[in-house]
Amino acid sequence: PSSKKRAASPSLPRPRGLPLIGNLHQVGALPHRSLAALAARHVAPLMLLRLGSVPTLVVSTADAARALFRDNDRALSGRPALYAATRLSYGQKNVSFAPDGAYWRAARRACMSALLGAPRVRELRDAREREAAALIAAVAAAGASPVNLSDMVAATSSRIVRHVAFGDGDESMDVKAVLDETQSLLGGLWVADYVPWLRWVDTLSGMRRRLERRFRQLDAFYERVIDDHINKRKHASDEEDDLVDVLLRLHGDPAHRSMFGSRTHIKGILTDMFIAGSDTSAVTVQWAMTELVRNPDVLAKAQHEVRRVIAAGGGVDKDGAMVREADLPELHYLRLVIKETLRLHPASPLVQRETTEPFRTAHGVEIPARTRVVINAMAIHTDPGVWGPNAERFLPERHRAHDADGQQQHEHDGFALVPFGIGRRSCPGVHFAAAAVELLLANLLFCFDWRALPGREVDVEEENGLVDWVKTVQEAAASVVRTGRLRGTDKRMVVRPGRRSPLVFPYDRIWMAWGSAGVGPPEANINVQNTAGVCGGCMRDACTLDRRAGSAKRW
Ligand code: HEM
Repeated sequence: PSSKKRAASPSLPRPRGLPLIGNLHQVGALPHRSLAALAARHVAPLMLLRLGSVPTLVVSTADAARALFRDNDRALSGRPALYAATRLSYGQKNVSFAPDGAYWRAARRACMSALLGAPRVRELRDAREREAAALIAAVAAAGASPVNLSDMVAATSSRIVRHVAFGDGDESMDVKAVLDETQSLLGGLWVADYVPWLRWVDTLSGMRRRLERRFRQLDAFYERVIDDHINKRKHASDEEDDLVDVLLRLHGDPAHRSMFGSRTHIKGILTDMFIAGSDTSAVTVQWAMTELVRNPDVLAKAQHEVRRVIAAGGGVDKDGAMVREADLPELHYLRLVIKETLRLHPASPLVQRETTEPFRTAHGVEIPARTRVVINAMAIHTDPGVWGPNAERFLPERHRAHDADGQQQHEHDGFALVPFGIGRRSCPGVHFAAAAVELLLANLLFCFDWRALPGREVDVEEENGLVDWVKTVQEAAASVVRTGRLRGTDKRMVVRPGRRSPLVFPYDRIWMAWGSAGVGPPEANINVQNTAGVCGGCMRDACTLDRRAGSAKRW
């Protein structure tokens, strides 16, 4: 096009950046928050940033998402080949990080049929109930002492995924440590992803070494899981097929060999389940509990509902006092609580995509192929234009079809609430996650009474380790210049997890920031107290559940 024509064509707001790093310095401590503020400041539902050398389209309102995705879902369904994601997915050989194409479709279909589709999720009920019972027992064992609910829920969630996807009950690997570190590496800022010619900084900073260590650890774990399954098949075990069995069948089937011909394909998909499946559900339960403890009225209401439903159903069964999956459809208020949790605390606040082909937006702006796209779910979920002036408040009732006066409430569509992403590339694990999150929460509410530790205010400021990465990079560079050596950057760094006091955080326990999963609640919240000091599973004399629920036959 002529320069005259170009000057006349519509354009998007482009906040001014700096040489070399572009707008990277504006990404800040919590990228979803700082990008939302930047979009608001520039009144830019769609804005174009330059992150390092990468043009990035940021989507910050439901209207912008609707206008963009309605006509261009396919063009927006690529994923960028980010450094850590590419390595951990064996060169994008999984669902989450695969480029749009035949392999992505086949892999996603296999996961849906073997593990994630609604019928399969229903069949996996027993495994979830077993893990929920184990969680109750673990909380109960603590009596009225404070419990680290965060760790317990994370362990439960990862056990559910590992058990049903991998048939794995082996506790030899410290799964939490591996997951935490892997998440932080995936969500971390890799200079290679933004300023490719400076990629050596990632080596200097120790990031590559850490990634390789985790990669090898995960690889050995997957190898063991695959070998176990092959042995099991040799011995004609009649155990039910899990995801690994299904993938091995595809692997051995000449019709699918071109897609699933090597072990790396299977391992790539196991990475999907391990990483995308465990933390997201756990973070949702942790945030829900955080908000419930902060909002005692909501807590009381949700608790009353679950106890009433169990009472109406004849109370707890003879196998123990817990909510079963069959009870979940009756827990309408609990589902509102979860929806509101996903609105205010989406486990993946920023969804990353890449355009696969050029297209024109509704306003006529030309978007080239290979533009990075960031959907800011947090900005969309807290837009006062859509969610009202109280958008920041935790109000499950806002999702009701009718308000307290019986008036029909505005129903929000799939562009105003996007915790599972948008369109053909959205999360395939939604049924799997919903089943686990509802069951775990229902049981935590049914079996225990909760409150924050006395004297400790519940903090909802998000915790995120890679807060000050610009500073880290600057310090690293300064250290190299000063001493010729890189020091200190991969050991400990100071983050500000809450309003009150800065904490020193071990760098390898940081929360995920930027990318696929999980900005978690502050560590301070994880110690919550079960004030009744009893639970459905423990059958202590002092149990008060029967008085409240009027039904707990067993006591
Ligand atoms: C509350 C729990 C969860 C949340 C909030 C969540 C959220 C998301 C989001 C936002 C995406 C990106 C979607 C997009 O690009 O539009 C995603 C993708 C994905 N999720 Fe989830 N997720 C959850 C649970 C799970 C579970 C339990 C699994 C599997 C066991 C899973 C597997 C995946 C996979 C494989 C993808 C990649 C999809 C693709 O690229 O085609 N997720 N998830």
